[in-house]
Amino acid sequence: MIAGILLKGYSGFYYVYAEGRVWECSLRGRFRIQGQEFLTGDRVQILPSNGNKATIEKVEERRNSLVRPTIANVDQAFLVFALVSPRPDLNLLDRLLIQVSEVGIKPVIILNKVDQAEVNSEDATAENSISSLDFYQNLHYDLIKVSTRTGQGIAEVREHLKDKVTVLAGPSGVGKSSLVNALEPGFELKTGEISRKLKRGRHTTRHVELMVCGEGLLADTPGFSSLYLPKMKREELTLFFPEFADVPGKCRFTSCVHHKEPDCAIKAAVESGQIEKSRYEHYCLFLEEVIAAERRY
Ligand SMILES: Nc1nc2c(ncn2[C@@H]2O[C@H](COP(=O)(O)OP(=O)(O)OP(=O)(O)O)[C@@H](O)[C@H]2O)c(=O)[nH]1
Ligand SMILES: [Zn+2]
Repeated sequence: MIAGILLKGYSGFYYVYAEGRVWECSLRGRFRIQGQEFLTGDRVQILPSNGNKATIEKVEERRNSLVRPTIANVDQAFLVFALVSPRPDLNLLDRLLIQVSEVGIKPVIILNKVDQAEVNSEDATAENSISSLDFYQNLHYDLIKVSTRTGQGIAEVREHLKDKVTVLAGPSGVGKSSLVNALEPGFELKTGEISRKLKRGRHTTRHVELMVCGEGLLADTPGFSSLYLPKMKREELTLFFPEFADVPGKCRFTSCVHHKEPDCAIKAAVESGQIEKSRYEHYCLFLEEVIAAERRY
């Protein structure tokens, strides 16, 4: 048996990526009897029969699963933003960082269109430095600056894809499709017949397809479209702001949620510039949302 990853289920067949190629699999009888549900991204054991045919013998327990898109065992999410047109929506970025981290998926921030940096050099420098997202690196997030136009950073993105299952997220127009094309121009050729067959099924299924991209797998639809924060207690929100833990000194109240309380060490760190203002502003916005949601439970 060989270990593989389910790329897509379609019309009773399951396409599994294993040992560098795609296998058309049917199910072992007992899975059909049990009515076992498979998800794109499921880790499976397959038994090759002939040619590219095989049967799925075993499915491993899922490490995580997303509802939108419906996919399991995602390793990382590329959060794609653009330097300009459109400028980064930091509220959305901070929200996505929380959604992704909460389900145990590693975020990688990708800033596209960096070829446009000079065009805006006469802009207010403060705005430019925020757009460049550099401060996220100090928060221990991976940040890759790319241009699908010049090819800058594409090799580094490809390096991150290696041996991982990745989903894309990010607003419209930032260059997600351009990025996929830059990463894997030959994608259609690579999976050939199967890929074309799957494409035809696209509109008849709500399920996601993983595609072979570089030496990894990438979901074909952007994820994390919901703007809602995950359900949590108000004091848990700070866990998603790792820079708060680095602040020296203590708040006067041990129950401080760093909002309206006096003598707050976090607010002092915002004043001194140690914590980025936009991050704290979003923290306060999200805190209000979390508190409003708490009341509804
Ligand atoms: N200057 C510049 N423009 C880019 C770059 N990458 C993409 N674009 C342009 O940005 C626009 C949007 O690119 P898409 O790849 O369609 O963006 P998308 O994120 O897939 O957009 P949606 O499909 O709406 O989600 C296009 O006009 C691209 O030519 C880049 O690196 N530099
Ligand atoms: Zn505080």
